[in-house]
Amino acid sequence: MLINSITKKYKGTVALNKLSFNFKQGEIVGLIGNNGAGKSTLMKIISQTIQEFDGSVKDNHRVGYLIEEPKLFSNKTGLAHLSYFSRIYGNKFEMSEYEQLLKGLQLFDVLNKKVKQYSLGMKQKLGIVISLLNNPNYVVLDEPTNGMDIETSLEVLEQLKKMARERNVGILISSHKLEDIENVCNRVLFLEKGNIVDEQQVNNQRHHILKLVFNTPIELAKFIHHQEFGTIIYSSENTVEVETEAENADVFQFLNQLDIKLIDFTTEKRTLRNVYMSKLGGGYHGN
Ligand SMILES: Nc1ncnc2c1ncn2[C@@H]1O[C@H](COP(=O)(O)OP(=O)(O)OP(=O)(O)O)[C@@H](O)[C@H]1O
Repeated sequence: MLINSITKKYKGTVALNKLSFNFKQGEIVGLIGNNGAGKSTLMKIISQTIQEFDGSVKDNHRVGYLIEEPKLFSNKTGLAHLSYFSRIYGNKFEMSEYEQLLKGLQLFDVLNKKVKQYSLGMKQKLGIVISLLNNPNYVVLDEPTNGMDIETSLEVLEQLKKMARERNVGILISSHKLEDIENVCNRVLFLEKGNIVDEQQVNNQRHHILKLVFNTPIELAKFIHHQEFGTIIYSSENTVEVETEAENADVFQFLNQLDIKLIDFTTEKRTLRNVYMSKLGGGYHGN
């Protein structure tokens, strides 16, 4: 799908500002940003819920979506919803196609219960299944794990990975739960004030940041001059931060060879949360 220079204004507010990116079927892309950054607006444009905007979106004719809360009927059963929405899409609901997914989401056994008996998490999960009834090429999900406990979130994320892999569905997912995004996405887009300000691949869990505190600036300079572990991302008079994949033991061996003794050594995993905090920093109030 090709999203090309989209601008969306609501009266005085610019919600999206010449935003462009593309994503492929089978790929899972995360969308993160502070409140008001434009995530929902972008998803509504992709899913054609909003049709008035400048710019263009190519290849978005078969898009499933769950944006905000799913629109459900409290007196109908889960199964009735699946039949109803399938009919809207001009299909007949085939249980065999969805049984594995429904079982994976722990919904299969409650399909004959009325939705008013469902928890928020169950409703969200039903909304996700409904978003798939059109056999979409792409799905956009706005905070799909909202209101779910950790176990349920993991269940959903596992099913999303499976969907992307087995049905070749491209998924765009927004969340304030950075760990969820990190768990499921191949790529993350950072949205700020209606534009993408950065993009990260989420495929290398081995990266971490070493923080080394030296006795003297001379030892620090010696380390910087000789090190080939990774990228120096910060240095001051006696402190260096290196982004690296190296094992701690190798670093210590190297320091011994140079005859350098440290005052302090810490290592921090390069999580999406850390990246996010350094990119978008202060305004983040996610959980
Ligand atoms: N219907 C609307 N009318 C007027 N302004 C709107 C409307 N919808 C969104 N906006 C404004 O557009 C901007 C982007 O909003 P949007 O809901 O897309 O952000 P978001 O990143 O999804 O935020 P959140 O994380 O809070 O859901 C905000 O400034 C918002 O106030």
